[in-house]
Amino acid sequence: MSHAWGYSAENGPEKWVTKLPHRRWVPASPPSTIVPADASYDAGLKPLCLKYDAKDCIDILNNGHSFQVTILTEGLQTDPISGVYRLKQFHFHWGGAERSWLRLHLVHWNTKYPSFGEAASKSDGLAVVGVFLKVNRAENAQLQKVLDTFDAIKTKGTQTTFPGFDPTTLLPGCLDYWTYDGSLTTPPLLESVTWIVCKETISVSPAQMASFRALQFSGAGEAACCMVDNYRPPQPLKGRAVKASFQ
Ligand SMILES: NS(=O)(=O)c1ccc2c(c1)[C@H]1CCC[C@H]1[C@@H](c1ccc(O)cc1Cl)N2
Ligand SMILES: [Zn+2]
Repeated sequence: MSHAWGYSAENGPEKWVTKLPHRRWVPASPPSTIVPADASYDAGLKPLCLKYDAKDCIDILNNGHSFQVTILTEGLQTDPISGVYRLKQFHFHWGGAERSWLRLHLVHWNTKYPSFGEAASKSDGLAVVGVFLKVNRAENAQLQKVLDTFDAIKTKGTQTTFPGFDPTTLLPGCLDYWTYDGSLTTPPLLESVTWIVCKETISVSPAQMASFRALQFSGAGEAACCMVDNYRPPQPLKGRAVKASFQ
């Protein structure tokens, strides 16, 4: 998939499926907002267990669609997925002006496969932990460490080192979750994701939200294009089962 995709009218979500080799509707994520009543409690789901080691934190990069923090650590071990999943990177999506919101995605790959690339094409290859953030008041000092790098990654292709960061510090206190099978939310829209979405949200301040929106899709020397609404609108569940780890 060339990197011609983006979030404008010309190359945004409405155009993505037409550019994919299989050109068919992809049961992608996120589904329409998860309606708790549509989820069924599954007593077999174990608590979400996330363990990362901050010492392998690598860097933070503006990739022109969002920013991503690459970390090489042992990662997720939990049901609904069995086995060990390694954290590959985490990134955010954000949207809205008045009723602003953000999503944190922690992307893991199943270490039963030799590499991320190999895992990304397998139905049990990826697990993405999603956390909803709402704009209210700043409550997470660790998140501010991420935002403090934004001056160094304002434009597409810029990056800076980001050592010693532990992504678990961004998680809500309660790790109750919903889980469903889906796909990546951006091209290549691979249908290889077990989504694990936390019920509890964390909040950011309006000033912090403004910092996200001051990042740019555009590269240095290009016409500045603020990084806003870098998300795929909710997709129909189309009969996919959503299970809940809580009653
Ligand atoms: N919103 S999300 O969490 O659903 C999401 C969506 C798309 C992609 C990613 C995360 C990340 C995960 C690591 C690689 C990267 C990426 C990708 C790029 C190039 C590739 O050849 C493959 C991949 Cl998967 N694409
Ligand atoms: Zn994402």
